[in-house]
Amino acid sequence: MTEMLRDFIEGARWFGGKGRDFTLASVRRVGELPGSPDGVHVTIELAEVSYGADSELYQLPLSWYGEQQERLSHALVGSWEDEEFGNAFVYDALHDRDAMQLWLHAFADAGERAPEGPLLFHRLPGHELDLDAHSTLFSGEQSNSSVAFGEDSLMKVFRKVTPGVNPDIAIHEVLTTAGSDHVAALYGWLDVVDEEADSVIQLAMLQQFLRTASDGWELALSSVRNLFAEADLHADEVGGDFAAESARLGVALAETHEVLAAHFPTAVRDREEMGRLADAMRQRLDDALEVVPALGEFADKLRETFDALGSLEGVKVQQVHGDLHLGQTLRTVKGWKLVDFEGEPAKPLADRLLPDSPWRDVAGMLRSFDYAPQVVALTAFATDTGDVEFQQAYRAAEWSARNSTAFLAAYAGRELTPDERVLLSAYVADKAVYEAVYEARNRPAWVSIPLAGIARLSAL
Ligand SMILES: Nc1ncnc2c1ncn2[C@@H]1O[C@H](COP(=O)(O)OP(=O)(O)O)[C@@H](O)[C@H]1O
Ligand SMILES: O=P(O)(O)O[C@H]1O[C@H](CO)[C@@H](O[C@H]2O[C@H](CO)[C@@H](O)[C@H](O)[C@H]2O)[C@H](O)[C@H]1O
Repeated sequence: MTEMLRDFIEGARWFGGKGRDFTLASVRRVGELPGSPDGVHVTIELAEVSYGADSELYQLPLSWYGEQQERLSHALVGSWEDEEFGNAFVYDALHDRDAMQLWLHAFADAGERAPEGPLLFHRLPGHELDLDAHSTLFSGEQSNSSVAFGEDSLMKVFRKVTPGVNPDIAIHEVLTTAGSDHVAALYGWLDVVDEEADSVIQLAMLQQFLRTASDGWELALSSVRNLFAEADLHADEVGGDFAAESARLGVALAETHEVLAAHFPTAVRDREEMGRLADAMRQRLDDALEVVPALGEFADKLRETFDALGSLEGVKVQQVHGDLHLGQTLRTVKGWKLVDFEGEPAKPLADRLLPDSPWRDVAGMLRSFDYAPQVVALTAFATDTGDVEFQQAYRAAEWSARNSTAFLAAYAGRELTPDERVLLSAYVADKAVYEAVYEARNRPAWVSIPLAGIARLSAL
């Protein structure tokens, strides 16, 4: 059994430990969905993956059947003898429409009858779920698993889970209750009281399915392709100009920050705290230099940027998105929506709900406006030396400047103060350093994108 579950975890696209040696230290059943027909069980198990020094907890929703299920052959985890259920064929429940119906009904019944067992389904009022909708598992490259129920609702099942509050749920709840236009409304969420961890673990959230959504990153790439197709025209002259969308994104982020500031704790950072933040950025740079030695050329200039940050005081902090880029935005007929408020994946969950500077989110978007044209240029117009041809490099810089300016002007609605400029530059630099490491590890052909961005910052 352990072997089969281990293989299943290792092969899953949401598994974050790919390439690392691991053992499956334990698997514990934390709950069973109510309402299964006789002889069928839908459970949630938590698997502890151990890497020796550290470990991670992964959520596995499983369907258990006495008989083999032809319709689920693509989702078979294995077949073994279970202490509670006897001999069973075990399937990944997220592929199982019958199992997903149980989840949907459990959300619909939340609050209407007393919870059975340790699984606690919660609902927010205001939307009647379509209980006839069929489930479809999203197939994208995701760190969690998302299941759409027709075009009515979307359930995100968190795969790597940690005891305590999940920021994605907490932030969606606040923004939904406040009536924000810039997120998919939260319909409900699932908690489990895990005795072993002696804490609540948040397992899943159900939200509005954004039927008319287009991915912001893909839209930006299309706009850039349009520009490159018209070699003689400037960014403001081509049909696919994105600047008005960038400005709308700026407004959406400003309004989101405003609601978050009103509903989550805020604070003001003194000089000592800013010094510690600058130290952390300098440390990240030192670590990054080990992975990407090419950063060395810019290290002095980057340290100057972080020094300037360390000498600020009286800096306002609040709840932010934490990992914002164009890939976390969706354009619907009703405007832009921001998704995935889980925060920076590398940070422990508890830290992600701590107040932070809103300029971190602004910086994430500015880096993304730099990325989009570079990605198209690198893919379509790279020379033998790996550089981008002059004309396209020029156009790329123009697209980036035009959209960054439109976004920033709409976000702030005024000139930035000198302190805000220092903050923004430091967060942009820190994000680019993070990206250099991310690309070196995940997409080495793209490491030149953050490096070129850092070169431009250093030239200022
Ligand atoms: N409410 C929604 N309606 C429709 N599609 C959505 C919705 N929320 C997210 N998506 C799509 O699902 C993808 C994954 O969502 P995300 O929250 O980023 O998951 P993950 O945490 O696994 O990265 C997004 O890139 C987006 O395209
Ligand atoms: O998967 P996450 O959303 O947590 O984000 C990580 O992966 C992103 C790439 O998918 C990475 O973003 C970088 O590449 C984007 C283009 O693919 C670009 O828009 C971003 O500006 C750039 O930072 C992100 O940094 C990383 O945390």
